[in-house]
Amino acid sequence: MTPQLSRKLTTVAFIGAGNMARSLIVGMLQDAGELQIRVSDPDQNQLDVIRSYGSEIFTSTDNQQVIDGADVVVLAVKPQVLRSVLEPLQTLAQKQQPLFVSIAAGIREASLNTWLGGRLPIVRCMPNTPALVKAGATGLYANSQVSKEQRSLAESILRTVGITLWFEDEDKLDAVTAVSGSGPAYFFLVMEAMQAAAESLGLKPEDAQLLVVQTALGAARLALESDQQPADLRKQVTSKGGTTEAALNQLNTGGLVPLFAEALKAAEQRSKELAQANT
Ligand SMILES: NC(=O)C1=CN([C@@H]2O[C@H](COP(=O)(O)OP(=O)(O)OC[C@H]3O[C@@H](n4cnc5c(N)ncnc54)[C@H](O)[C@@H]3O)[C@@H](O)[C@H]2O)C=CC1
Ligand SMILES: O=C(O)[C@@H]1CCC=N1
Repeated sequence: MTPQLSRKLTTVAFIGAGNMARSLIVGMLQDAGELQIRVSDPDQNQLDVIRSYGSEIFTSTDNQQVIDGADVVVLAVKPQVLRSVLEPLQTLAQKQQPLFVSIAAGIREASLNTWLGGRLPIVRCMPNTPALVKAGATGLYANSQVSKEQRSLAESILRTVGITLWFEDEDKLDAVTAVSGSGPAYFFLVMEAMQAAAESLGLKPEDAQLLVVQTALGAARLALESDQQPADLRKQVTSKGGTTEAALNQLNTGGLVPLFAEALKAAEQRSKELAQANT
């Protein structure tokens, strides 16, 4: 059964008001009737952007102030600063025991729990920026302190911005980060490259952009809604001796497929390195 947000007002505090927090908050706001959102960040400019989304959002430069009394605390700062952010929150965290939801790449639940004083319920998740348009994909992992209700709560929050998938093995989140966390950037790069190529073929920039982006959307929707595999859908576009074959031959000669394998391996490896460097 799909978890629903409870009718009770749930207070969700974000620590960090950067790109990913914004994507989540904008996506979640349509369900704001059931969520009270608070955000902290030392950078007032970042908070001003958040305030522009809605005056009902409470903002502060003081992390303690936003987590005080919160049901859920979303950790949305860079992995490298998490330790220095969490250690000063230890006393309040131990006293109030909210559910912590970390979106930081790599950083293991055991490290987060050590910095927070130990034995706290923590969900690690890896969302992505399409959350901004409610088309996100999030992988989640819960430690053994997380109750069934808290698991449902974390899932229901992330489901407001897209699909969710649970993983029982924490290490799998490194692969999820490589695939869907970083993944939007790969598709944007492909769009940029196709757009530049289209312009070099003589199309106007705005025409090139519209054709490329609509084609990306159409291909993604078709792959999602069809019961066929992407490989079959590709074959249906590719006429023998035709234009698509001519293009795909170039991409294969350039090593696109093994290059993607290498790219995702590098992202997964970087996620593991971030974990090791921040224990
Ligand atoms: N950008 C993305 O596509 C994704 C990012 N993530 C994760 O989300 C986290 C945040 O990434 P971004 O939003 O891209 O970074 P960002 O740099 O855009 O945002 C980080 C924010 O944290 C704030 N900050 C710094 N020190 C702070 C402190 N002591 N207390 C409170 N706030 C503080 C900064 O002022 C900044 O606004 C990272 O851990 C990253 O691994 C996860 C999934 C996707
Ligand atoms: O590049 C990064 O490290 C973060 C995590 C996934 C997407 N952005």
